[in-house]
Amino acid sequence: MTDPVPLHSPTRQPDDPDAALRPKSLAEFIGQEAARDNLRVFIESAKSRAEAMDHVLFFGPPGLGKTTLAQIVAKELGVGFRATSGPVIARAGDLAALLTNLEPHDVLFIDEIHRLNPVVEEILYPAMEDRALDIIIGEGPSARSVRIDLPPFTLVGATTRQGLLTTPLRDRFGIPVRLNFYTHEELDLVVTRGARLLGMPIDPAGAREIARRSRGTPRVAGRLMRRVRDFAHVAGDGTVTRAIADNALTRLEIDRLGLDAMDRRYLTMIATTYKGGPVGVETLAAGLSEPRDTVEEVIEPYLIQLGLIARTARGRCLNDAGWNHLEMTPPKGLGGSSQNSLFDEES
Ligand SMILES: Nc1ncnc2c1ncn2[C@@H]1O[C@H](COP(=O)(O)OP(=O)(O)OP(=O)(O)O)[C@@H](O)[C@H]1O
Ligand SMILES: [Mg+2]
Repeated sequence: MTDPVPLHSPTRQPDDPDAALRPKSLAEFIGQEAARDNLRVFIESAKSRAEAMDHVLFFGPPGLGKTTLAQIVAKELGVGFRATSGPVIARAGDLAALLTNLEPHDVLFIDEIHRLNPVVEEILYPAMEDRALDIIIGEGPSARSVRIDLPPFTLVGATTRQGLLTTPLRDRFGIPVRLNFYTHEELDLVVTRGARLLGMPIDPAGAREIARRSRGTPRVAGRLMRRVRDFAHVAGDGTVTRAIADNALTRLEIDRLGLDAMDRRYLTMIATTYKGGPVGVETLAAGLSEPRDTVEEVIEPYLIQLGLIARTARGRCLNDAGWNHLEMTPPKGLGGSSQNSLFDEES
């Protein structure tokens, strides 16, 4: 047992085993068409004006390609790429050091930007807006503020929780880009491409089966491919067929919709313990022994996307599709839950 991350979890692993599968150019990047088309325009325009591109914010659930796109942006711009993350920048001085070391037009990538310390965030405002740093030198009565000009640069931020960004920070990104779950057809292309890169023989129906069960997420597709490959070597001649993929994924407890054991525990808890809801997210997180962040960032977005649950002002509710998926019927006295959408918290 060397793998501490559940197989099907879209969260990343420290050693990033799927780095080899990362597309390296916009043309190679599959899906997210609107985002790609827009980025292409902004990149071309910045290049033709020989200016730094405007600041970009990528937001969306884990494993959809935010880090990949950040690297691609730098590559397509033909500039340097420096990466850090919100929780790593502890002090204002750390950020100042990063910013003053940039070459003109470089991309500075800040992952998990919603987790920046507020003191550090304050430094970022003038840096983004005026490309300047306001630094306090000295202490007490002799302290004075000096302004340091920065080279023109592009800040690329990434977050799974756009809602947690402060308004002043969000407003300073000229190019906000939302990443959405991938369609089965797009994931089919991701799997086919990945299989080619991994030298893994797969037939079209096998690729389609993995795509359908990848939770709309390329990172999950990459992970499932590796596991299915192991089964294919043991069970057949190494070629991944639909039957082999289905058998492997079923043994890994990934169901027809691509839900894993945790997703089903979540749904079952709402159905049985809370009679379909509404139930608060804190209560669910405690019941599942998972951090609330994991429930909100990892588990719920895909279940909402599939229409199995609804996030309402009074809590989470199981929709009819959710009851159907569990092959359960709602307790008597509960109307259909389709009216839940009237109470949707998020617009
Ligand atoms: N459009 C794509 N086409 C092919 N593969 C992709 C695509 N997007 C992502 N991937 C694969 O998925 C993996 C995860 O992508 P990435 O690390 O960019 O996700 P992320 O959105 O930054 O996730 P997190 O929120 O956890 O940081 C990549 O290593 C790459 O192999
Ligand atoms: Mg990332």
